[in-house]
Amino acid sequence: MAIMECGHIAVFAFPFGTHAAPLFNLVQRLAMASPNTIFSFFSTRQSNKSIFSDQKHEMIKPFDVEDGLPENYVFKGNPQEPVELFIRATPHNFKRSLQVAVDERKREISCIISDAFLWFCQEIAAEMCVPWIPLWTGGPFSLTSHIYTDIIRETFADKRPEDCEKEPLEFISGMSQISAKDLPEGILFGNLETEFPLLLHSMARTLPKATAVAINSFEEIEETIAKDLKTKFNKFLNVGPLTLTSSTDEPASDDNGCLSWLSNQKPASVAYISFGSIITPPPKEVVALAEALEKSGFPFLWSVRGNTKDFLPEGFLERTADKGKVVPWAPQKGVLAHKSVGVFVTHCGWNSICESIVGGVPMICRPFFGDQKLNTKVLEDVWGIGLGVKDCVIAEDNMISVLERIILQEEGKKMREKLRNFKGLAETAVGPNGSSTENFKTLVEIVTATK
Ligand SMILES: O=c1ccn([C@@H]2O[C@H](COP(=O)(O)OP(=O)(O)O[C@H]3O[C@H](CO)[C@@H](O)[C@H](O)[C@H]3O)[C@@H](O)[C@H]2O)c(=O)[nH]1
Repeated sequence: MAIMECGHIAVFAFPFGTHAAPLFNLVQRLAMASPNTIFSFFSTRQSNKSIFSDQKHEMIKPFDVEDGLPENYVFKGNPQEPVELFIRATPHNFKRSLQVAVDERKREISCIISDAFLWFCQEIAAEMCVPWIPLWTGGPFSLTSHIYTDIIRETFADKRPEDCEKEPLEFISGMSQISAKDLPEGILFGNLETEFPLLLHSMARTLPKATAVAINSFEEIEETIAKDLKTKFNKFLNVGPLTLTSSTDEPASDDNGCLSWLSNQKPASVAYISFGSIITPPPKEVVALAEALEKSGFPFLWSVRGNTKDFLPEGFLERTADKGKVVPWAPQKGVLAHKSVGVFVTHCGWNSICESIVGGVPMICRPFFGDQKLNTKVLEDVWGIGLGVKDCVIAEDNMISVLERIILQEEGKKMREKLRNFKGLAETAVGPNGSSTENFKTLVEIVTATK
Protein backbone atom coordinates (compact mmCIF):
# COMPACT_ATOMS: atom_id res chain seq x y z
CA MET A 1 0.00 0.00 0.00
CA ALA A 2 1.48 3.34 -1.02
CA ILE A 3 1.65 5.97 1.67
CA MET A 4 0.42 9.41 0.69
CA GLU A 5 2.92 12.11 1.47
CA CYS A 6 0.30 14.60 2.49
CA GLY A 7 -3.25 13.40 2.94
CA HIS A 8 -6.13 15.76 3.67
CA ILE A 9 -8.81 14.25 5.87
CA ALA A 10 -12.25 15.80 6.11
CA VAL A 11 -13.93 15.25 9.48
CA PHE A 12 -17.70 15.84 9.63
CA ALA A 13 -19.11 16.27 13.14
CA PHE A 14 -22.67 16.07 14.44
CA PRO A 15 -22.86 19.29 16.46
CA PHE A 16 -25.31 18.28 19.23
CA GLY A 17 -24.91 16.58 22.61
CA THR A 18 -21.52 15.06 23.30
CA HIS A 19 -20.93 13.88 19.74
CA ALA A 20 -18.23 16.19 18.40
CA ALA A 21 -15.93 15.79 21.46
CA PRO A 22 -15.18 12.04 21.12
CA LEU A 23 -14.77 12.47 17.35
CA PHE A 24 -12.29 15.28 17.96
CA ASN A 25 -10.49 13.13 20.52
CA LEU A 26 -10.05 10.37 17.93
CA VAL A 27 -8.89 12.84 15.28
CA GLN A 28 -6.28 14.28 17.63
CA ARG A 29 -4.82 10.81 18.09
CA LEU A 30 -4.87 10.22 14.34
CA ALA A 31 -3.10 13.53 13.79
CA MET A 32 -0.35 12.46 16.19
CA ALA A 33 -0.04 9.08 14.48
CA SER A 34 0.14 10.52 10.93
CA PRO A 35 2.22 13.69 11.09
CA ASN A 36 2.13 14.39 7.32
CA THR A 37 -1.63 14.47 7.17
CA ILE A 38 -3.79 17.57 7.53
CA PHE A 39 -7.31 17.50 8.98
CA SER A 40 -10.24 19.82 8.30
CA PHE A 41 -12.87 19.59 11.02
CA PHE A 42 -16.40 20.58 10.01
CA SER A 43 -19.06 21.51 12.53
CA THR A 44 -21.31 24.46 13.36
CA ARG A 45 -19.74 27.65 14.64
CA GLN A 46 -21.03 27.05 18.17
CA SER A 47 -19.76 23.48 18.29
CA ASN A 48 -16.34 24.43 16.86
CA LYS A 49 -16.07 27.24 19.41
CA SER A 50 -16.39 24.84 22.32
CA ILE A 51 -14.21 22.11 20.79
CA PHE A 52 -11.35 24.40 19.75
CA SER A 53 -11.74 26.83 22.68
CA ASP A 54 -8.49 26.48 24.59
CA GLN A 55 -6.28 24.45 22.32
CA LYS A 56 -4.23 25.12 19.22
CA HIS A 57 -3.90 22.32 16.69
CA GLU A 58 -1.52 22.92 13.87
CA MET A 59 -2.75 20.10 11.69
CA ILE A 60 -6.47 20.25 12.58
CA LYS A 61 -8.29 23.29 11.27
CA PRO A 62 -11.92 24.04 12.10
CA PHE A 63 -14.36 25.01 9.35
CA ASP A 64 -17.85 26.22 10.24
CA VAL A 65 -20.91 24.77 8.52
CA GLU A 66 -24.30 26.48 8.46
CA ASP A 67 -26.55 25.38 11.30
CA GLY A 68 -29.76 25.61 9.23
CA LEU A 69 -31.44 28.01 11.67
CA PRO A 70 -33.45 30.81 10.06
CA GLU A 71 -32.12 34.33 10.60
CA ASN A 72 -33.15 35.76 13.99
CA TYR A 73 -34.19 32.27 15.12
CA VAL A 74 -35.56 32.24 18.64
CA PHE A 75 -35.30 28.95 20.57
CA LYS A 76 -38.72 28.19 22.02
CA GLY A 77 -37.74 25.26 24.20
CA ASN A 78 -38.17 22.28 21.86
CA PRO A 79 -34.68 20.69 21.80
CA GLN A 80 -35.55 18.66 18.68
CA GLU A 81 -36.14 21.75 16.57
CA PRO A 82 -32.51 22.92 16.04
CA VAL A 83 -31.52 19.31 15.35
CA GLU A 84 -34.21 18.92 12.69
CA LEU A 85 -33.34 22.27 11.09
CA PHE A 86 -29.69 21.23 11.00
CA ILE A 87 -30.54 17.87 9.42
CA ARG A 88 -32.57 19.67 6.73
CA ALA A 89 -29.52 21.81 5.91
CA THR A 90 -27.37 18.71 5.29
CA PRO A 91 -25.55 17.67 3.14
CA HIS A 92 -25.33 21.01 1.27
CA ASN A 93 -23.96 22.91 4.27
CA PHE A 94 -21.11 20.38 4.62
CA LYS A 95 -20.44 20.29 0.88
CA ARG A 96 -20.14 24.08 0.70
CA SER A 97 -17.62 24.22 3.56
CA LEU A 98 -15.74 21.25 2.16
CA GLN A 99 -15.07 23.21 -1.03
CA VAL A 100 -13.87 26.19 1.03
CA ALA A 101 -11.43 23.92 2.88
CA VAL A 102 -10.06 22.31 -0.30
CA ASP A 103 -9.55 25.73 -1.92
CA GLU A 104 -7.96 27.22 1.16
CA ARG A 105 -5.68 24.32 2.04
CA LYS A 106 -4.93 23.48 -1.58
CA ARG A 107 -5.17 19.74 -1.08
CA GLU A 108 -7.79 17.34 -2.38
CA ILE A 109 -9.61 15.22 0.20
CA SER A 110 -8.05 11.78 0.74
CA CYS A 111 -10.50 10.36 3.31
CA ILE A 112 -13.73 11.29 5.11
CA ILE A 113 -14.25 10.53 8.79
CA SER A 114 -17.66 11.41 10.16
CA ASP A 115 -20.15 10.96 12.93
CA ALA A 116 -22.13 7.83 12.01
CA PHE A 117 -25.36 9.89 11.95
CA LEU A 118 -24.03 11.70 8.83
CA TRP A 119 -24.67 8.75 6.52
CA PHE A 120 -24.70 10.95 3.40
CA CYS A 121 -20.88 11.08 3.67
CA GLN A 122 -20.90 7.66 2.02
CA GLU A 123 -22.10 9.27 -1.24
CA ILE A 124 -19.68 12.18 -0.97
CA ALA A 125 -16.77 9.79 -0.34
CA ALA A 126 -17.87 7.48 -3.18
CA GLU A 127 -17.96 10.42 -5.63
CA MET A 128 -14.43 11.34 -4.59
CA CYS A 129 -13.32 7.67 -4.57
CA VAL A 130 -11.96 8.02 -1.02
CA PRO A 131 -12.59 5.92 2.12
CA TRP A 132 -15.43 6.80 4.49
CA ILE A 133 -15.06 5.97 8.18
CA PRO A 134 -18.07 6.71 10.39
CA LEU A 135 -17.66 6.83 14.18
CA TRP A 136 -20.53 5.56 16.34
CA THR A 137 -20.32 7.62 19.53
CA GLY A 138 -22.72 5.41 21.50
CA GLY A 139 -22.29 1.83 22.73
CA PRO A 140 -22.52 -1.57 21.01
CA PHE A 141 -26.11 -2.35 22.03
CA SER A 142 -27.56 0.80 20.46
CA LEU A 143 -25.51 0.35 17.29
CA THR A 144 -26.70 -3.23 16.84
CA SER A 145 -30.31 -2.15 17.50
CA HIS A 146 -30.13 0.31 14.61
CA ILE A 147 -28.35 -2.09 12.29
CA TYR A 148 -31.17 -4.61 12.82
CA THR A 149 -33.96 -2.02 12.31
CA ASP A 150 -35.41 -3.67 9.18
CA ILE A 151 -35.34 -7.15 10.72
CA ILE A 152 -36.90 -5.89 13.96
CA ARG A 153 -39.69 -4.14 12.04
CA GLU A 154 -40.37 -7.24 9.92
CA THR A 155 -40.41 -9.50 12.99
CA PHE A 156 -42.98 -7.38 14.78
CA ALA A 157 -44.89 -6.23 11.69
CA ASP A 158 -48.15 -8.02 12.51
CA LYS A 159 -48.16 -7.28 16.23
CA ARG A 160 -49.67 -4.42 18.20
CA PRO A 161 -47.06 -2.40 20.19
CA GLU A 162 -48.45 -3.62 23.53
CA ASP A 163 -48.06 -7.25 22.38
CA CYS A 164 -44.46 -6.99 21.26
CA GLU A 165 -43.13 -4.72 24.02
CA LYS A 166 -41.95 -7.54 26.25
CA GLU A 167 -40.70 -9.79 23.45
CA PRO A 168 -36.99 -10.54 23.88
CA LEU A 169 -34.84 -9.77 20.84
CA GLU A 170 -33.49 -13.33 20.78
CA PHE A 171 -33.06 -13.25 17.02
CA ILE A 172 -30.22 -10.70 17.37
CA SER A 173 -26.79 -11.86 18.58
CA GLY A 174 -26.07 -10.58 22.07
CA MET A 175 -29.55 -9.07 22.55
CA SER A 176 -31.47 -11.94 24.21
CA GLN A 177 -31.85 -10.00 27.47
CA ILE A 178 -33.19 -6.93 25.67
CA SER A 179 -36.90 -6.51 24.85
CA ALA A 180 -38.56 -4.44 22.18
CA LYS A 181 -39.62 -1.87 24.79
CA ASP A 182 -35.96 -1.14 25.61
CA LEU A 183 -35.13 -0.10 22.05
CA PRO A 184 -34.27 3.52 21.25
CA GLU A 185 -37.34 5.32 19.93
CA GLY A 186 -37.55 5.50 16.15
CA ILE A 187 -36.74 1.83 15.54
CA LEU A 188 -40.10 0.24 16.31
CA PHE A 189 -42.05 2.81 18.32
CA GLY A 190 -42.67 6.53 17.91
CA ASN A 191 -43.32 8.41 14.69
CA LEU A 192 -40.99 6.64 12.29
CA GLU A 193 -41.51 9.15 9.49
CA THR A 194 -40.02 12.19 11.24
CA GLU A 195 -36.59 13.67 10.51
CA PHE A 196 -34.51 11.84 13.10
CA PRO A 197 -35.88 8.26 12.79
CA LEU A 198 -35.53 8.60 9.01
CA LEU A 199 -31.91 9.69 9.45
CA LEU A 200 -31.20 6.73 11.74
CA HIS A 201 -32.81 4.31 9.32
CA SER A 202 -30.75 5.65 6.41
CA MET A 203 -27.67 5.37 8.60
CA ALA A 204 -28.43 1.72 9.42
CA ARG A 205 -28.72 0.89 5.72
CA THR A 206 -25.59 2.82 4.73
CA LEU A 207 -23.07 1.85 7.42
CA PRO A 208 -22.38 -1.58 5.84
CA LYS A 209 -20.99 0.30 2.80
CA ALA A 210 -18.42 2.17 4.89
CA THR A 211 -14.75 1.32 4.50
CA ALA A 212 -14.73 0.71 8.26
CA VAL A 213 -17.09 1.54 11.13
CA ALA A 214 -15.37 2.78 14.29
CA ILE A 215 -16.98 2.81 17.73
CA ASN A 216 -16.16 4.46 21.06
CA SER A 217 -16.05 1.14 22.89
CA PHE A 218 -13.86 -1.94 23.34
CA GLU A 219 -14.51 -5.46 22.06
CA GLU A 220 -14.21 -7.22 25.43
CA ILE A 221 -17.13 -5.31 26.92
CA GLU A 222 -19.58 -7.20 24.68
CA GLU A 223 -17.84 -9.82 22.60
CA THR A 224 -20.92 -11.44 21.06
CA ILE A 225 -22.09 -8.16 19.56
CA ALA A 226 -18.59 -7.24 18.41
CA LYS A 227 -18.30 -10.60 16.63
CA ASP A 228 -21.69 -10.22 14.98
CA LEU A 229 -21.10 -6.65 13.82
CA LYS A 230 -17.83 -7.74 12.23
CA THR A 231 -19.96 -9.80 9.85
CA LYS A 232 -22.15 -6.78 9.00
CA PHE A 233 -19.43 -4.22 8.23
CA ASN A 234 -16.38 -4.25 5.96
CA LYS A 235 -14.39 -3.59 9.12
CA PHE A 236 -15.63 -2.99 12.65
CA LEU A 237 -13.09 -1.15 14.77
CA ASN A 238 -13.60 -0.77 18.52
CA VAL A 239 -11.09 1.98 19.28
CA GLY A 240 -12.20 3.05 22.76
CA PRO A 241 -13.03 3.83 25.36
CA LEU A 242 -11.87 7.20 24.05
CA THR A 243 -11.97 8.62 27.56
CA LEU A 244 -8.84 6.54 28.22
CA THR A 245 -7.03 7.55 25.05
CA SER A 246 -7.28 11.33 25.21
CA SER A 247 -4.08 12.68 23.66
CA THR A 248 -4.16 15.90 25.68
CA ASP A 249 -3.71 14.66 29.17
CA GLU A 250 -4.08 18.02 30.82
CA PRO A 251 -6.69 17.73 33.58
CA ALA A 252 -9.92 19.65 32.90
CA SER A 253 -10.10 22.92 34.79
CA ASP A 254 -11.86 22.75 38.14
CA ASP A 255 -13.08 26.32 38.58
CA ASN A 256 -15.75 25.24 41.07
CA GLY A 257 -13.35 23.35 43.35
CA CYS A 258 -15.13 19.98 42.94
CA LEU A 259 -12.01 17.84 43.31
CA SER A 260 -10.71 19.57 46.45
CA TRP A 261 -14.21 19.33 47.96
CA LEU A 262 -14.26 15.58 47.16
CA SER A 263 -10.89 15.15 48.84
CA ASN A 264 -12.51 16.12 52.14
CA GLN A 265 -15.14 13.37 51.89
CA LYS A 266 -14.97 9.72 52.93
CA PRO A 267 -14.14 7.01 50.35
CA ALA A 268 -17.07 5.87 48.16
CA SER A 269 -19.53 8.04 50.13
CA VAL A 270 -20.55 10.79 47.67
CA ALA A 271 -23.44 10.76 45.20
CA TYR A 272 -22.39 12.58 42.01
CA ILE A 273 -25.32 13.80 39.91
CA SER A 274 -25.27 14.94 36.30
CA PHE A 275 -27.64 14.51 33.37
CA GLY A 276 -25.11 15.30 30.63
CA SER A 277 -24.87 18.26 28.32
CA ILE A 278 -28.45 18.51 27.02
CA ILE A 279 -31.00 17.42 29.59
CA THR A 280 -32.84 19.40 32.23
CA PRO A 281 -35.03 17.03 34.28
CA PRO A 282 -38.65 18.09 34.89
CA PRO A 283 -39.07 20.41 37.94
CA LYS A 284 -40.98 17.75 39.91
CA GLU A 285 -38.08 15.32 39.63
CA VAL A 286 -35.53 17.98 40.57
CA VAL A 287 -37.52 18.54 43.77
CA ALA A 288 -37.82 14.79 44.44
CA LEU A 289 -34.09 14.31 43.96
CA ALA A 290 -33.23 17.26 46.21
CA GLU A 291 -35.52 15.95 48.93
CA ALA A 292 -34.07 12.44 48.64
CA LEU A 293 -30.54 13.84 49.00
CA GLU A 294 -31.47 15.96 51.99
CA LYS A 295 -33.35 13.17 53.78
CA SER A 296 -30.84 10.41 53.09
CA GLY A 297 -27.99 12.59 54.33
CA PHE A 298 -25.42 11.30 51.82
CA PRO A 299 -22.86 13.89 50.74
CA PHE A 300 -23.53 14.96 47.14
CA LEU A 301 -21.99 16.84 44.23
CA TRP A 302 -24.63 18.00 41.75
CA SER A 303 -23.76 19.43 38.33
CA VAL A 304 -26.75 21.51 37.28
CA ARG A 305 -27.29 23.61 34.18
CA GLY A 306 -30.00 25.88 32.89
CA ASN A 307 -32.78 26.91 35.18
CA THR A 308 -32.79 23.69 37.24
CA LYS A 309 -31.51 25.61 40.27
CA ASP A 310 -34.74 27.66 40.22
CA PHE A 311 -36.73 24.50 40.95
CA LEU A 312 -34.77 23.44 44.04
CA PRO A 313 -36.87 23.49 47.23
CA GLU A 314 -36.68 26.77 49.15
CA GLY A 315 -33.72 26.82 51.51
CA PHE A 316 -32.31 23.55 50.14
CA LEU A 317 -28.91 25.00 49.28
CA GLU A 318 -28.52 26.62 52.70
CA ARG A 319 -29.69 23.55 54.64
CA THR A 320 -27.39 21.18 52.77
CA ALA A 321 -24.36 23.50 52.54
CA ASP A 322 -22.24 21.31 54.83
CA LYS A 323 -23.21 18.09 53.03
CA GLY A 324 -23.48 19.01 49.39
CA LYS A 325 -22.13 21.09 46.55
CA VAL A 326 -24.15 22.33 43.58
CA VAL A 327 -22.11 23.54 40.58
CA PRO A 328 -22.88 24.65 37.01
CA TRP A 329 -20.24 22.29 35.56
CA ALA A 330 -17.93 19.65 37.01
CA PRO A 331 -14.72 18.11 35.60
CA GLN A 332 -16.70 14.86 35.35
CA LYS A 333 -13.94 12.53 34.25
CA GLY A 334 -11.81 13.56 37.25
CA VAL A 335 -14.84 13.47 39.56
CA LEU A 336 -15.72 9.89 38.60
CA ALA A 337 -12.09 8.86 39.03
CA HIS A 338 -12.04 10.30 42.58
CA LYS A 339 -12.09 7.73 45.37
CA SER A 340 -14.78 9.60 47.34
CA VAL A 341 -17.48 9.09 44.71
CA GLY A 342 -19.71 6.14 45.61
CA VAL A 343 -22.50 6.43 43.05
CA PHE A 344 -23.32 8.35 39.87
CA VAL A 345 -26.91 9.47 39.23
CA THR A 346 -26.95 9.74 35.44
CA HIS A 347 -29.11 9.98 32.31
CA CYS A 348 -26.99 7.15 30.83
CA GLY A 349 -25.32 8.96 27.95
CA TRP A 350 -22.61 6.71 26.57
CA ASN A 351 -19.71 9.06 27.42
CA SER A 352 -20.89 9.25 31.03
CA ILE A 353 -21.14 5.45 31.20
CA CYS A 354 -17.60 5.01 29.86
CA GLU A 355 -16.27 7.54 32.38
CA SER A 356 -18.12 5.80 35.22
CA ILE A 357 -16.80 2.37 34.19
CA VAL A 358 -13.26 3.70 34.06
CA GLY A 359 -13.78 5.36 37.46
CA GLY A 360 -15.28 2.15 38.90
CA VAL A 361 -18.49 3.93 40.00
CA PRO A 362 -21.92 2.15 40.03
CA MET A 363 -24.78 4.10 38.44
CA ILE A 364 -28.35 5.10 39.24
CA CYS A 365 -30.07 5.54 35.91
CA ARG A 366 -32.76 8.03 34.96
CA PRO A 367 -32.88 7.76 31.14
CA PHE A 368 -34.58 10.38 28.94
CA PHE A 369 -34.26 9.71 25.17
CA GLY A 370 -32.39 7.93 22.39
CA ASP A 371 -30.04 5.18 23.56
CA GLN A 372 -30.45 6.01 27.28
CA LYS A 373 -33.28 3.58 28.10
CA LEU A 374 -31.42 0.76 26.40
CA ASN A 375 -28.22 1.71 28.24
CA THR A 376 -30.14 1.60 31.53
CA LYS A 377 -31.38 -1.91 30.77
CA VAL A 378 -27.84 -3.04 29.94
CA LEU A 379 -26.31 -1.50 33.09
CA GLU A 380 -28.99 -2.99 35.32
CA ASP A 381 -29.80 -6.40 33.88
CA VAL A 382 -26.93 -7.37 31.57
CA TRP A 383 -23.81 -5.98 33.25
CA GLY A 384 -25.15 -5.57 36.80
CA ILE A 385 -23.38 -2.28 37.47
CA GLY A 386 -26.35 0.03 37.89
CA LEU A 387 -29.94 0.40 39.05
CA GLY A 388 -32.73 2.11 37.12
CA VAL A 389 -35.11 4.41 38.98
CA LYS A 390 -38.64 3.01 39.19
CA ASP A 391 -40.68 3.63 36.01
CA CYS A 392 -37.89 5.88 34.72
CA VAL A 393 -39.03 8.77 36.93
CA ILE A 394 -37.23 10.13 40.00
CA ALA A 395 -39.39 9.82 43.13
CA GLU A 396 -38.13 10.60 46.64
CA ASP A 397 -38.59 7.21 48.37
CA ASN A 398 -37.33 5.18 45.48
CA MET A 399 -34.27 7.43 45.09
CA ILE A 400 -33.39 7.05 48.79
CA SER A 401 -33.74 3.28 48.43
CA VAL A 402 -31.45 2.99 45.36
CA LEU A 403 -28.87 5.33 46.92
CA GLU A 404 -28.78 3.12 50.04
CA ARG A 405 -28.62 -0.09 48.03
CA ILE A 406 -25.54 1.13 46.19
CA ILE A 407 -23.70 3.16 48.83
CA LEU A 408 -24.39 1.07 51.92
CA GLN A 409 -25.35 -2.43 50.94
CA GLU A 410 -23.69 -5.58 49.63
CA GLU A 411 -25.35 -4.97 46.25
CA GLY A 412 -23.21 -1.86 45.69
CA LYS A 413 -20.08 -3.73 46.77
CA LYS A 414 -20.75 -6.43 44.17
CA MET A 415 -21.23 -3.77 41.50
CA ARG A 416 -17.89 -2.21 42.38
CA GLU A 417 -16.23 -5.63 42.04
CA LYS A 418 -17.75 -6.08 38.58
CA LEU A 419 -16.66 -2.57 37.66
CA ARG A 420 -13.07 -3.36 38.64
CA ASN A 421 -13.17 -6.16 36.08
CA PHE A 422 -14.64 -3.90 33.36
CA LYS A 423 -12.10 -1.23 34.11
CA GLY A 424 -9.26 -3.77 33.82
CA LEU A 425 -10.59 -4.96 30.46
CA ALA A 426 -10.85 -1.36 29.21
CA GLU A 427 -7.31 -0.55 30.29
CA THR A 428 -5.96 -3.70 28.67
CA ALA A 429 -7.83 -2.91 25.43
CA VAL A 430 -6.14 0.49 25.08
CA GLY A 431 -2.76 -0.74 26.39
CA PRO A 432 0.17 -2.06 24.31
CA ASN A 433 -1.10 -4.75 21.88
CA GLY A 434 -4.64 -4.39 23.29
CA SER A 435 -7.61 -4.87 20.96
CA SER A 436 -8.46 -1.16 20.74
CA THR A 437 -4.81 -0.27 20.16
CA GLU A 438 -4.57 -2.79 17.30
CA ASN A 439 -7.85 -1.52 15.82
CA PHE A 440 -6.53 2.03 16.01
CA LYS A 441 -3.44 0.96 14.04
CA THR A 442 -5.76 -0.45 11.34
CA LEU A 443 -7.61 2.85 11.30
CA VAL A 444 -4.34 4.75 10.83
CA GLU A 445 -3.45 2.46 7.92
CA ILE A 446 -6.78 3.15 6.24
CA VAL A 447 -6.70 6.91 6.62
CA THR A 448 -3.10 7.26 5.46
CA ALA A 449 -3.32 4.85 2.50
CA THR A 450 -3.77 6.08 -1.08
CA LYS A 451 -6.73 4.99 -3.19
O1 LIG B 1 -20.81 18.84 34.63
C1 LIG B 1 -20.54 18.16 33.65
C2 LIG B 1 -21.52 17.45 32.88
C3 LIG B 1 -21.09 16.71 31.82
N1 LIG B 1 -19.77 16.63 31.48
C4 LIG B 1 -19.32 15.83 30.31
O2 LIG B 1 -20.32 15.83 29.31
C5 LIG B 1 -20.32 14.59 28.64
C6 LIG B 1 -21.76 14.08 28.57
O3 LIG B 1 -21.80 13.04 27.61
P1 LIG B 1 -22.92 11.93 27.58
O4 LIG B 1 -23.01 11.27 28.87
O5 LIG B 1 -22.66 11.04 26.41
O6 LIG B 1 -24.26 12.74 27.44
P2 LIG B 1 -24.90 13.68 26.29
O7 LIG B 1 -24.14 14.93 26.16
O8 LIG B 1 -26.31 13.80 26.65
O9 LIG B 1 -24.70 12.77 24.95
C7 LIG B 1 -25.44 12.51 23.79
O10 LIG B 1 -24.56 11.66 23.02
C8 LIG B 1 -24.24 10.39 23.61
C9 LIG B 1 -23.23 9.70 22.70
O11 LIG B 1 -23.77 9.41 21.45
C10 LIG B 1 -25.51 9.57 23.80
O12 LIG B 1 -25.20 8.34 24.41
C11 LIG B 1 -26.49 10.38 24.66
O13 LIG B 1 -27.72 9.68 24.82
C12 LIG B 1 -26.76 11.74 24.02
O14 LIG B 1 -27.64 12.52 24.81
C13 LIG B 1 -19.40 13.64 29.41
O15 LIG B 1 -18.18 13.47 28.71
C14 LIG B 1 -19.15 14.37 30.72
O16 LIG B 1 -17.86 14.15 31.25
C15 LIG B 1 -18.82 17.29 32.23
O17 LIG B 1 -17.62 17.21 31.96
N2 LIG B 1 -19.24 18.03 33.30
